[in-house]
Amino acid sequence: MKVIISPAAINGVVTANPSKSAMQRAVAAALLAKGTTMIHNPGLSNDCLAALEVAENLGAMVKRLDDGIQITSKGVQPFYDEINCGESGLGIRMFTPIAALSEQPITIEGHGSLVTRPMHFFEEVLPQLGVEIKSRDGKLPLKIKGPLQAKDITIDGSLSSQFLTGLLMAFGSVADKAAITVKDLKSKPYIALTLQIMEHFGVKVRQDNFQVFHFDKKQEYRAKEYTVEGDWSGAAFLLVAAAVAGKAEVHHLNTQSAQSDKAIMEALEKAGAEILPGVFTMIVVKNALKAFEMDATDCPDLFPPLVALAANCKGITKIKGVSRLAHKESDRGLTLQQEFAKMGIKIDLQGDEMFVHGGTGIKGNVTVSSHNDHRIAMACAVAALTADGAITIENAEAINKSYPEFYEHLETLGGIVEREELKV
Ligand SMILES: O=C(O)C1=C[C@@H](OP(=O)(O)O)[C@@H](O)[C@H](O)C1
Ligand SMILES: C=C(OP(=O)(O)O)C(=O)O
Repeated sequence: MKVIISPAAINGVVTANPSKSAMQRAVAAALLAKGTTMIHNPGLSNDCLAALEVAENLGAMVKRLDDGIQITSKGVQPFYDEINCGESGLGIRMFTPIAALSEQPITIEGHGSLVTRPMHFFEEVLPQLGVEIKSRDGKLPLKIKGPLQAKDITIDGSLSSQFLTGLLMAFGSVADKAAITVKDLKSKPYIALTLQIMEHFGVKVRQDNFQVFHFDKKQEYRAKEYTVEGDWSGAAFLLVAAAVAGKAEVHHLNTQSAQSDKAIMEALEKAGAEILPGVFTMIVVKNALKAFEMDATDCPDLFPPLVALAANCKGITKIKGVSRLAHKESDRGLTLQQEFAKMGIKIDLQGDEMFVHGGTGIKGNVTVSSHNDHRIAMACAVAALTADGAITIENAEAINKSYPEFYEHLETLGGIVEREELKV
C-alpha cells in the first residue's frame, strides 16, 4: 500500500495504542502460568498477534472476549513442533528459551526482516543450559531441543536486551538458585519492563545494577488480570507531530512507566516544545524549535521520531547510539539518512553519532520508501506534515507491525492521509 500524506496542522485528542512490548511479555507470562489470565486493552498489532499464535502453539488456549484476551495455560506443552514468530525480534528472542523449557524438538521460524536478524547468541548460550540448537549460520530457522536447565551463566548484552528478556522469563519458571550475569547490557529499561511484568505475574528477580540477576528460590508464574499500558514508542510520533505542527493530547500514557521510549519527553523539552503533563495524558504544543543533543543508546526505537523532530529544529541535532540501529527491521541509521535526503534533510553518520541538519525546510512532492520498516513509515508521515508538498510513502502498511491504528490516529489529529491500495 502507498499512502500520501499532505502538509497539515495538527489539533486533536487520541488514546495511545497498547504497547507491543508489554503485551508480548504478558502473553509469555500467561503461557508460563498455570490457570487463566485476562489481558485487558490487548495489543492487536502483527507482533502481538504473532505472540498469541506462538503461545497457542506452545500449549495455551487463547480466546478473544469483549473485554480483552483470555489465555488459559498449563505451562509450556507444545501442540506443534514448529512456532513462527512473524517479524518480531522480541518474539523470537523471548519465546526461544521459553519453547526450550519443553523436551520436544521445535523449529522456530519467522519472516520478513527477521530472517536476516542475528540469532547467533542462542548458539553460544543455549548449549550451556543443556539445550541442543542448530541455526542457518546464526540466522533462522532455529531447531532446538530442551529441556532448558537454569544454571549460573554469563552473557553478552551488547547486541540486544531481548535475549536477556527471554532467559529471564524462562529461568523464572524453572530456576531454583541461579544467577545470570550480563556484560555491557544495552536497552536497560526494557529489562526493567520485563522484571516488572514478571513480578506482576508472581516471579521476583533480585538484580544488582542491571549486571547480575539472581533467582533465589523456585517460583511459579501465577495467572492474573493484566492491563496493557499505552505505548510510548508509537505515541512518540504523535507527540512529535504536535510539537512540529500544532497541538495534541494523547491519553493513556503513564509517565511512571518502565518503557524506555517515554524519553521522548526529554527530547521534546530540550527542543523547546511546550509540554503540559497531566495524569496519564500528555499535551504537547508547537513552539519555536531548536536543535538538541540526545543519547538514544538505551531507547533505540526513538531514533525515527527524533529525526522527524530534528528535521524541524533549527540547527544541527546530535543523537548518540546509531550502532544500536544496524539490526532492526532495516538498518535504521542508513534508511533514515537515505529517506530524509529525499525530503531535503541532510543527515551525517559518524561512528555512533547521527547529526541531523534541521530547520532547512522539508521538501514535498517526493516518494519515500518505508523499507518495510514500521518506524521509518511513521517518521516520514510526521515529516510530511511540515513539508512544502505531499509525500508519498511506499510500503506504508509496514506500520501494522507495531501500530495498525497509526494513520487513523494521525487523521483524528487533523492529518490528511490518502491510501492507494496496490491493484492485483
Ligand atoms: O524488549 C523489547 O520489547 C524491545 C527491545 C528493544 O530491542 P533491543 O534490546 O535489541 O535494543 C527495542 O528496540 C525493541 O523494539 C523492543
Ligand atoms: C525493533 C523493533 O522490534 P523487534 O526488535 O521486537 O522486532 C521495533 O519495534 O522497532
